[in-house]
Amino acid sequence: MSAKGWSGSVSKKEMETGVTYFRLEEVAKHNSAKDLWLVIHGRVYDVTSFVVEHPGGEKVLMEQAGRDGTEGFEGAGHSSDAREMLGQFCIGEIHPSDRMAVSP
Ligand code: HEM
Repeated sequence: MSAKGWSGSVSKKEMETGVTYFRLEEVAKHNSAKDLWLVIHGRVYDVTSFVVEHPGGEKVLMEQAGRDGTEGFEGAGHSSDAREMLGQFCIGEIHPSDRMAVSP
C-alpha cells in the first residue's frame, strides 16, 4: 500500500480494510501532466503514465487533473475495456468525509 507524496497518518479503518483514503485537498495537488490524479466514482486514479496514451487525448485528462472526472468519463461513453483499464491506475478512495463532494 503505497501512496506517492502522501504524508497523512494511517487511520484505524485503513489498517483494517487495507484501503488508502485521500482527501480532495491532496488529490488537487496532483494536477499537472507530469503528476496527474483524478477521481472517478469516488476512487482515486494516478493516470500520470497514461496521459500520453489516452485515446481520448491529453487535453480532456488535463482538464480534470486533480479533480472529479466522473461526469467527463461517463459523458465520453467509455467501452467496457476502458472501464477495466481503470483498475490498473487506482491508488485508493476518497476519504469518507469528502465523499459528499464527489460523484458516487
Ligand atoms: C483512467 C481514466 C481513463 C481511462 C482508462 C480512459 C480510457 C479510454 C479509452 C480506452 C478510450 C478509447 C475508447 C474506449 O475504449 O472507450 C478513451 C476514449 C476517450 N476518453 Fe477516456 N479514459 C479515461 C478518462 C477519461 C476522462 C476523465 C475523460 C473526459 C473528461 C475521457 C474522455 C475520453 C474521450 C472524449 C474519448 C474519445 C471517445 C471517442 O473517440 O469516441 N477519458 N478513453
